Amino acid sequence: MNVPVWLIVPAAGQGRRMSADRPKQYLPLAGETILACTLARLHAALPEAKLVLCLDDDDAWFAPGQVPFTRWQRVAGGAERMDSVLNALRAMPANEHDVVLVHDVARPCVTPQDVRALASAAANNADGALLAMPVADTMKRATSDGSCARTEPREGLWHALTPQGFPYGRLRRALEKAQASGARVTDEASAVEALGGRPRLVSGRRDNLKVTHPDDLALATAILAAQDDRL
Ligand SMILES: Nc1ccn([C@@H]2O[C@H](COP(=O)(O)OP(=O)(O)OP(=O)(O)O)[C@@H](O)[C@H]2O)c(=O)n1
Ligand SMILES: C[C@](O)(CO)[C@H](O)COP(=O)(O)O
Repeated sequence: MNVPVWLIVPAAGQGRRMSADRPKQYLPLAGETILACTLARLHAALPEAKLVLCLDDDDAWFAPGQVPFTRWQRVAGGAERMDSVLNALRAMPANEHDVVLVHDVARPCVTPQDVRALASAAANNADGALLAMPVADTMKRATSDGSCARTEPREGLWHALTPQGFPYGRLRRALEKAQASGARVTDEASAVEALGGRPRLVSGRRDNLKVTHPDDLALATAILAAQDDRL
């Protein structure tokens, strides 16, 4: 890749659904923390990338020793994930066409192969790209009392994963506009789509789990152990 590549890692969440004694990115996983595992995967994929790490101002758990990148900076998190990412975009000295990949700290099982595939797709698409996974189950629409209202067609439906990657200028304008309009987008692709963009779907691995609920820790542990045999 001959354009500079940046990595933004939003890690300023509180992990409320995890209900732990600390933000979930600092919970132990495979002998490290979740944050260290995630950064290690990204570093294995793109060791020369510049990292921008979004951390809560009151974060008492972070230790710089968990960052394997040579070039990195810390920025303050915002109220929502999109605000954290926007803080990073505003703080980093990037150029219009630099490639920016955004990856949740809460996805420690991403493989270096998937990160590199996504980086390559992002570098070759003006509207960017995201890792995603086709929906494999029958989809139900629920009634308000928890019964089935109907079965929704699954054709063309994908789960959005991270990383998601875009040219710097395109992503920044999209998120600035979303924030100014009060829209609460849960991923970067949504903001680009709102401006008429069509980010490319890059088929990613099913085991790129977002650690969200307590049960996910055991799953992530098993996934990392299984992957270690094959990476
Ligand atoms: N204000 C916020 C909120 C979330 N995130 C990050 O966005 C990613 C995806 O968010 P999620 O999984 O929802 O994490 P939390 O917000 O920590 O979890 P919860 O919603 O359960 O509190 C995580 O890497 C999280 O650290 C962030 O940087 N800034
Ligand atoms: C960006 C994301 O990981 C894509 O699946 C997701 O939208 C972020 O998680 P959240 O639970 O919606 O904050």
